[in-house]
Amino acid sequence: MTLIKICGLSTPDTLSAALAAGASHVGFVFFPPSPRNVGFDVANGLAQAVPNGRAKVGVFVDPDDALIDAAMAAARLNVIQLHKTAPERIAAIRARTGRETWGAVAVKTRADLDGARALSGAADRVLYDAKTPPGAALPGGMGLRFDWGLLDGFRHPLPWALSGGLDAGNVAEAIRVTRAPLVDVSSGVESAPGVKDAARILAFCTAVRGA
Ligand SMILES: O=C(O)c1ccccc1NCC(=O)[C@H](O)[C@H](O)COP(=O)(O)O
Repeated sequence: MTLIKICGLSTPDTLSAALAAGASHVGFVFFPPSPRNVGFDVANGLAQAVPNGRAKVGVFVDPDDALIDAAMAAARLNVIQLHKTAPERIAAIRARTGRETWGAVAVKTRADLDGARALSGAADRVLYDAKTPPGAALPGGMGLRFDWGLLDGFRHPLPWALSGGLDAGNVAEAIRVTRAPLVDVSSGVESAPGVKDAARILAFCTAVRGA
């Protein structure tokens, strides 16, 4: 069964839609430039609606310890997802927090997969995400995809997840091509940047189950 992370949730209704549709992981973004950024109070309220057995994932961009601690306290995070964070720092965060920790690897070319090897021993899971353009406001959540064929034959050093430009129309093909054990979506289940859409969330989860 393919696991599903719906990322960038910020309202009770769309969180509820993700849980009802069968998401195994729900993501809360702690990065103020993002249209999906949640404050600690909002994150706290959302987290209370997540039952045991579903993972609450905090998404961060090279965070300091204070931000991680505040977010963990507010949202009782199960997983820490780190973008643009050096492997040594990822390892330190993992050791300090004791939380399951994911390292995002931005992929455009096969050489970018070296970043996954560097996470061996530092993270619990690699999240392959599409590389965003130089100077982009966000390192993820931009609806961009990479060539899934780059993963063909690659020996994954850790458990892994696929993200970047997935939606209800392409996720079954993505799973068929890559055999991803976990898929992660944000823009593909939105009606506008940062605005999650319950119908699209349901369609995405239904497509994953049908894959
Ligand atoms: O989604 C964001 O706004 C975001 C901001 C800063 C760092 C990471 C962010 N998203 C990370 C994710 O896990 C997204 O789900 C992933 O990048 C896929 O996004 P999309 O291509 O929009 O489905």
